[in-house]
Amino acid sequence: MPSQDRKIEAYLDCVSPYSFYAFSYLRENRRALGTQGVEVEFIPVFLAGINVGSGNKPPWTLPAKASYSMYDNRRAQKYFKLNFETPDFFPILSLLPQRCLTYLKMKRPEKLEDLFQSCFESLWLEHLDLAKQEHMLTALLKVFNKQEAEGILNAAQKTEIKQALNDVTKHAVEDLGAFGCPWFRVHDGKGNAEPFFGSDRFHYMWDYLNIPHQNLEIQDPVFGKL
Ligand SMILES: N[C@@H](CCC(=O)N[C@@H](CS)C(=O)NCC(=O)O)C(=O)O
Repeated sequence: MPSQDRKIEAYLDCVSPYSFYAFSYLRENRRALGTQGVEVEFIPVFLAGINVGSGNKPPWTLPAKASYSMYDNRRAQKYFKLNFETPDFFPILSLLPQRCLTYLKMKRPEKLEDLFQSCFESLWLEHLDLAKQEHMLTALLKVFNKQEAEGILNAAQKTEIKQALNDVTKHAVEDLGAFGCPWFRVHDGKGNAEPFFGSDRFHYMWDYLNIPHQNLEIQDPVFGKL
């Protein structure tokens, strides 16, 4: 029996600035989405594993994409009202934070969004290399007390959690067709679901969900709306 829920599954990795934009935007719009009966679920995934599994490669490894992406990122930051530079420890390794997030998703889901927020901010705004245990601990301490934070850091490196992150990444690639982040699977509430890629396709998502929106309407200074 297919699910009748209207829902956005958002597969994110904190290493991806476009995941940061999508995360912020969806949280900001959560109430409006709720009034449309649309639930949002955030799911930690491992972007490097998605690249390997799908045969894709990080955009910055292709010179043409790397130079275009400087424009894309600057425009996205203006649009989403975020402002940051790429840290100098690039390329960034996200296995440790994504495992901590996977641990929360499984064991303490009510805290998942707080830690996602902390990881995005720590990495992109404060330039903390979350691949290092001491910096990951700093990100955890914004959400948890010392004892809890150390416990999560430890538990996140257990086989069960490593396997769970591998499994969800494999699911995103093999079942949902993911080739990058942010990746979305959107359920229309009538038993159908479609994939969406990127933080710049929300207007297509709202069309798919039949949600009224005005985002891309051009205002004509003489005649008003087109
Ligand atoms: N146009 C998309 C770009 C998203 C993007 O470049 N995501 C990167 C990770 S930060 C990725 O996975 N890219 C794969 C690809 O472009 O093939 C957006 O604005 O969100």
